[in-house]
Amino acid sequence: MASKSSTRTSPDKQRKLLASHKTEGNSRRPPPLQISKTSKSEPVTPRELPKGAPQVVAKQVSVETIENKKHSPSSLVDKLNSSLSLGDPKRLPDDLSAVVIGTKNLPEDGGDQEKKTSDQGVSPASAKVSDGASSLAKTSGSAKVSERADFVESGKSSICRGSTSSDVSDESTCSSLSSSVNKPHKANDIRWEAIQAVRSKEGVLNFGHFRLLKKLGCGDIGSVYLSELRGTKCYFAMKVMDKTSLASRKKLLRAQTEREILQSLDHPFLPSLYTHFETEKYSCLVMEFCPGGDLHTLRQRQPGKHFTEQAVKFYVAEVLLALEYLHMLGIVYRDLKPENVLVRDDGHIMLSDFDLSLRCAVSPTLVKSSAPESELLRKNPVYCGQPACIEPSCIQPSCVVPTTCFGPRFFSSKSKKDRKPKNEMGNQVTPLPELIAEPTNARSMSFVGTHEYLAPEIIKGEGHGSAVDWWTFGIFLYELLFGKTPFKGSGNRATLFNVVGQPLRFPETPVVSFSARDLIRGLLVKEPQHRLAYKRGATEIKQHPFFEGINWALIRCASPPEIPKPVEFERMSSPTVSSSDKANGAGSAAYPDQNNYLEFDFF
Ligand SMILES: Nc1ncnc2c1ncn2[C@@H]1O[C@H](COP(=O)(O)OP(=O)(O)OP(=O)(O)O)[C@@H](O)[C@H]1O
Repeated sequence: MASKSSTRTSPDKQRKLLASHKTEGNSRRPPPLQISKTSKSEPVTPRELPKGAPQVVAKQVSVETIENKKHSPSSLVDKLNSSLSLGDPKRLPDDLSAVVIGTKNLPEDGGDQEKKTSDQGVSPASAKVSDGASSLAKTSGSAKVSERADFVESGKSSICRGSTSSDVSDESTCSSLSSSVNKPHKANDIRWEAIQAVRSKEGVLNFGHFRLLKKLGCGDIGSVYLSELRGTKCYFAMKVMDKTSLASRKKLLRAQTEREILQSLDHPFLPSLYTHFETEKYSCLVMEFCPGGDLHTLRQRQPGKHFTEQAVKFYVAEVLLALEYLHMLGIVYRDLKPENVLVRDDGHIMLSDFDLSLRCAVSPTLVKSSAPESELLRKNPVYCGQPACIEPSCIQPSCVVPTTCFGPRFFSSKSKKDRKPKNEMGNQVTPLPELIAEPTNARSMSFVGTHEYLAPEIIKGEGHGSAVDWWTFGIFLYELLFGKTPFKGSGNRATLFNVVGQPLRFPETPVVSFSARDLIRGLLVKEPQHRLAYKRGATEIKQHPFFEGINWALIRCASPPEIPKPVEFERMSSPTVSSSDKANGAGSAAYPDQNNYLEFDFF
């Protein structure tokens, strides 16, 4: 799979790698934004909007700090730190003291970030709101913008359903509590069993139990390594975060948000957090490894740099289920883009990267809506009565109400035109319920996301909720189909203006079905309240004709468009990787010395 950076590189090589990785030349998008504070900055005011753009009076959310998730190559390169040989697991935590993760040496005050504010044309503000890590704070001398009451500050308490931290955290003394009880999808997972076996034998897991094989990439808050649970041939992606660096860059809360969200997940298209442990210096998340790379990279390899409509249908359907599940847990994802959709070894997808997510309260509701009078029923919802069964694609026997909760198709509650004729509905006599899992009351004032994917309401500073995920879903669908995003401008600022003011247009080629374009049109409605899925979330989208024929309940048994080549883990850990292998990238992570050590950089 494509990694964002590599191991064992000289500072020079590292510099090139970094530069190529971060620039458009490598067709990587600029990093996502997170504005977490407010003060003075350039507003997106009506007079600045392009001709013909709607005259928007932005709610004055000002910006003091823009947290770019990844820093510029130049700032990073100059801060490159020493690499380290890892070998004796017992020594690891101490040895790592010489290593810096993240951008520890960057200015802590966000000085360079302040500069970016004006580049990005963000509204000024008089309030400070942060919720990438879901924090909320007052601003001195300025108005206070508060989140809605149902918003839960992350890092303080999680309202997510699912497993508790004791399931996966080895910080806790309750490691023996871990089981797949709260993660039914893990019941037959050998990696889960391997972790449990070590736990029950040794108590707590730590660095020493893992062998790092290859650097898979690095993000703003840590680096991700392919690692093996020693002696098990079970492989994981381990995200290693330097706690001091996180603290100095005020990103502890973001890291905590990500960890808490990961802990709460148990879904086929979302990451499994197998364990989490802390050393004095590091916080480590052990997750499922996806060898297929991300959809951004995969798209570049397609003819015409876009997927076929059939492939797109598969990927977006899986992403839709993942988003639906997140919304049911009260998590607004906010960072959907192909780079964050990883491909598993079986070709199915895994949505990753939760540090920009927003958490809020939600009550998934099962509504009997098959009758045409679904509007009436929506006003008088019929509850499922099985609050534990909130998994839309649940086909596990452990799901106690599978037949009543989730049929393979829902009835359409859309217009007559979109509805199937009665005879095509088969013999569904009993009304099928509709699951409404939309945290419609979620509200955030943060400016987070990736320019080309930012929803208009985020740019305008109007406050946003779960509908931003349906906007990004529309952009995502567009990009996979057409090989580009719809509102990209000559620069970030132009892109933001286009998102707010330019109408949606489709290129003539590639030729894309009417239903695909219709779905995109429904999703890329600038006013969130008129956007498809605004009220009933994923349920509305699933019923769109674009997804005709999709068996939602069994999609994870469907054949993926592409299955990644098997990874030769053994070869990676082999001490005898040839230099030519290394030159062409194969086994580049293997450390060819007798100790099987892996040298790697944290930055
Ligand atoms: N489970 C995984 N399997 C395979 N590769 C992964 C996995 N998780 C992350 N990666 C790789 O590591 C890279 C860094 O991931 P990470 O989540 O730390 O950063 P990011 O996606 O850039 O986001 P952020 O900056 O918010 O941390 C990813 O871009 C991806 O290529």
